[in-house]
Amino acid sequence: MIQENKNQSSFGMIGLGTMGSNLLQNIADHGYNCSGYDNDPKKVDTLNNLSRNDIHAYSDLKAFVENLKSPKTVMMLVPAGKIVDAVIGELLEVLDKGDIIIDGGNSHFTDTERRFADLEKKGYHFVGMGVSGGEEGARKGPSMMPGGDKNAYETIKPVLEKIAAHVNGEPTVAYMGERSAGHFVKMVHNGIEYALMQLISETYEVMKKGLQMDDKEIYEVFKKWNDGRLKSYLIEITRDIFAYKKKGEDHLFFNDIKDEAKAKGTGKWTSQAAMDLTVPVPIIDIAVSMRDLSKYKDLRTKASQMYPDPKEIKFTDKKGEYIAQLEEAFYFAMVSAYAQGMHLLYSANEEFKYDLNLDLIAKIWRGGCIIRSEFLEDIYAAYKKDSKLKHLFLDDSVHKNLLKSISGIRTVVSDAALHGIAVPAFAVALSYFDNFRNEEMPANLIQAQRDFFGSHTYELRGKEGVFHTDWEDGGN
Ligand SMILES: NC(=O)C1=CN([C@@H]2O[C@H](COP(=O)(O)OP(=O)(O)OC[C@H]3O[C@@H](n4cnc5c(N)ncnc54)[C@H](OP(=O)(O)O)[C@@H]3O)[C@@H](O)[C@H]2O)C=CC1
Ligand SMILES: O=C(CO)[C@H](O)[C@H](O)COP(=O)(O)O
Repeated sequence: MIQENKNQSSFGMIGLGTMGSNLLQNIADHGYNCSGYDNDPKKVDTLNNLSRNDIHAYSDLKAFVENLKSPKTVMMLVPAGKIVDAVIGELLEVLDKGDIIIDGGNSHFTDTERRFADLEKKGYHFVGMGVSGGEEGARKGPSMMPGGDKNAYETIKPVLEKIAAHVNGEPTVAYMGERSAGHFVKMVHNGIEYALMQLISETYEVMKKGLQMDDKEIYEVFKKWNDGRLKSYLIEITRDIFAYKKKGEDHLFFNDIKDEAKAKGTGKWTSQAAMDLTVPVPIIDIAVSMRDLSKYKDLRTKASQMYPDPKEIKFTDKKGEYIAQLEEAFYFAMVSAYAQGMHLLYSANEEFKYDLNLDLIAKIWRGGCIIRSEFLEDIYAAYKKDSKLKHLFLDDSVHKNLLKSISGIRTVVSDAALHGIAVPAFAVALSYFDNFRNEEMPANLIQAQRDFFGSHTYELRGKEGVFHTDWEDGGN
């Protein structure tokens, strides 16, 4: 339990950028004396200029550490990668064995795995913790996914529970599991984030081109959806983006933004990890690929002249009625995005022995984080009912709701295909589902082909063993 001491700080933060500065102020707001350190003197000045007597920022690492109460607790919120290793290296020069180091950034889980083992060997307590909620979340209440040293988590738990967002009076933070579990869970959170953002952008494309709706009408749809079962942080901010005009301008500001999406990499890591674990997460894969395709503006511009739109891109004149189908389609694909992410967590847990609780993950994602949504209540209920649920599609309540939404997604995907409008995340959500419910996939043909050209062998129905055929002997 961290004790207060008037002269020394209970909590230290390294990296006083967007996340670090806001999280530190949040911690101080809850009654803890805090210290901050950054190698950028401007960030140090900005924090000191707040003139809070419960926050002291330093440009000197030694002075920063000396002002911390022992055993010392230091969190890093610096860019992921080599910088984290460099900061840990510097910290080991000034910390004592038994001190706690928390990495709150978006570190790759394999880096966290290595750092955890190394620091444990050296006698330091290491917590790899995903933090979500962006700038506002860090300041007012994020969702946090700590993993690693359980005793260290118990020490910092009272602080984390105070600064987290709260849903029904409960904090959106919990110990995720062993070693790199916290950063694995955060990575999958971000993969789902990519998928949901891609789905929302495709929904916009359908409304704009397929239904020829104007920005005001599209705003009204997102507004309405945010009052219903699609209520979520990402729909809410999309609604607000559809209302945002710069002072003195008459058009929506986001229309001035280039159509080239950037990425820091957590979505790609999710797809890579899923492929390594042989878990299909195609809706996340396609979201990553579409951000990548968006960067090829010159190729897209040339191709748009070579391959014009079909004669009629408008789906229907009855846009009011169509929006109900689009809502069903969105619901269906959104469920698929969460289901694929949860499936990945289920399998990673088996493989990496993290000791994850999927119900607890859904519980702490209900508030504070970027993918918080009304639907997370259903996910939480499903895993609470059956903590060993292998796939969300198999839950009774999800099953009932998916059945009611299939017609909407089939309509939207087929209309989009006929009218030349790209909805790859919707399409992949539907095809994933159609194969998930397909007892007889055509994978036997793939096995035959592999054996034909590479003698890779195959297994037979109803017969034990592994077989090879000389396909060129003509058969009978
Ligand atoms: N922004 C967001 O919404 C979210 C970010 N994250 C993750 O949190 C981490 C921090 O992100 P964010 O706050 O946005 O990043 P910022 O770039 O805003 O802040 C990072 C700060 O760390 C400082 N820094 C870099 N190297 C060192 C060093 N060796 N010693 C001390 N300070 C250093 C930087 O200074 P300088 O500028 O001089 O390099 C900067 O002030 C990242 O891993 C990010 O992926 C997680 C959730 C949400
Ligand atoms: O972690 C986050 C939210 O939870 C970050 O905002 C996320 O890193 C943004 O990712 P990208 O820059 O790849 O879109």
